[in-house]
Amino acid sequence: MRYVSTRGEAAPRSFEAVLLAGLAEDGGLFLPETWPTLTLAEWEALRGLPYPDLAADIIGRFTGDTFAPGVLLAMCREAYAGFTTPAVCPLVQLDERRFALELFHGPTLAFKDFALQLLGRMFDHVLARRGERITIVGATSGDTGSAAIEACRDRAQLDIVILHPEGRTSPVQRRQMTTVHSPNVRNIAVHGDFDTCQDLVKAMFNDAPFRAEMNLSAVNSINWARIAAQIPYYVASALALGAPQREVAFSVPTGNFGNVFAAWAARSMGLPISTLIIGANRNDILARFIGANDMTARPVAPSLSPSMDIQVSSNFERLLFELLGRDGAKTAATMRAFRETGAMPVPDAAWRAATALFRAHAVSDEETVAEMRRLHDQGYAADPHTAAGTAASHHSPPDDARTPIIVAATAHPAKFPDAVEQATGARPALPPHMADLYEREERFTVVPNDLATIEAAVRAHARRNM
Ligand SMILES: Cc1ncc(COP(=O)(O)O)c(C=O)c1O
Ligand SMILES: N[C@@H](CCOP(=O)(O)O)C(=O)O
Repeated sequence: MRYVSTRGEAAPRSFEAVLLAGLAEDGGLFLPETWPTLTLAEWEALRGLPYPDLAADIIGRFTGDTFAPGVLLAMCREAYAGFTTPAVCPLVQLDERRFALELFHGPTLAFKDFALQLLGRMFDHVLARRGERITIVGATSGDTGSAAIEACRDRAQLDIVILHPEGRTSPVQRRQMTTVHSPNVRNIAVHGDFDTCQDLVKAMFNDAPFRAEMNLSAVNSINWARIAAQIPYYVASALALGAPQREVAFSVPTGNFGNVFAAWAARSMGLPISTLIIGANRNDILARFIGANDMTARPVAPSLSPSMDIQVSSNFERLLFELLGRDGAKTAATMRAFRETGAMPVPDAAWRAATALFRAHAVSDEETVAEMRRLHDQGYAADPHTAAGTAASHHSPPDDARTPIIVAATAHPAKFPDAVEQATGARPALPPHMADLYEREERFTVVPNDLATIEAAVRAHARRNM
């Protein structure tokens, strides 16, 4: 299994190289050269497997010879042993055709734990074998940061620096990051929004001397390993509802487009997915794209679902590459035009191909609150992101009324107590392992949106631990 860059200029390479590189040197994102597909019998054989075993089978189709036999399975078993439910990602029926796929039973209460609990272990394994050390830089709108820090804290062969937008995450999300005082962890609050943080991370990767000096790596979904580790829960839930004999649809609360792209990848492997519904918030660029081929970035606006407060969705580039017939030069030119003008010129045929599969709805804060309240009254506690997913599934369901809709329940309501209280009148309790979160000391520095300042902070952090 080799990987190519969406911008066509970086040399193809192995899973191990992609895991460590994060972003390609030509600025593109890595994708498998071809999609592995499963036979009917292979899908059938996965049904009913314990989640870690199923995950190891699916992820193992992407890892080539990076891990010796049995190593990936052992890592998956260890990674998911810390989840609080034996099902790991239980399906909860919401109504006749809708199911919540609960992805928030990991240590930091969001779907990010699925990939990051595994990536922490993959990094350790590969770096120990190579005798190398890396510096991870990541951007977060709230959940990636805490999951990455939890997965990477105190690991001997890496340092991690997470940029979050000052004042734009929920207090619980911020505290989950800033109260971790491990020597290899550093938190930086940036003046700006998530897009600012993500731009800074990409700028560090595109600064070749700095990238080489720091041996940079990524934990955001620009890193293909993140996407690979998010595919198995789509497979597990679809099989549980009758795939491969029956089609299913997914509704996915969407920001950086990584999670819904993992569903797209599962479909490319042959999983019968009829429809992918994008639940956005007031940051509606993806809904405008699906509705009217209008991919124009606007300033990021804060919302009740802060993790989705994103306008420039990194992983859209992966879909674009596929829609453009895997033409790296065309993808690079389109991304360049987007950066220069703020509007992405997607050819009409490519847009039409996207609309055959994707639906999208931008869910306002008012709709989010109403949906959380409606679900609460029916006995289901949803966080604001999950509510955006269920609301979008009601607004834009698949045509065939017999198709079950699986909504990705991406975070635990306790991460967003203010929004939950606004919707239901009650504040959710933090789980026992986080009960003293508000008493823990916070440590982070606030810096301006300035690449040189941030590179200096990353360098100082990494040097301290060398
Ligand atoms: C709780 C939650 N829901 C939804 C999303 C959006 O997911 P993605 O960025 O993969 O589109 C995020 C952020 O990634 C999140 O943290
Ligand atoms: N919503 C995310 C934003 C980053 O997304 P990623 O999947 O690319 O890491 C967050 O919570 O940080």
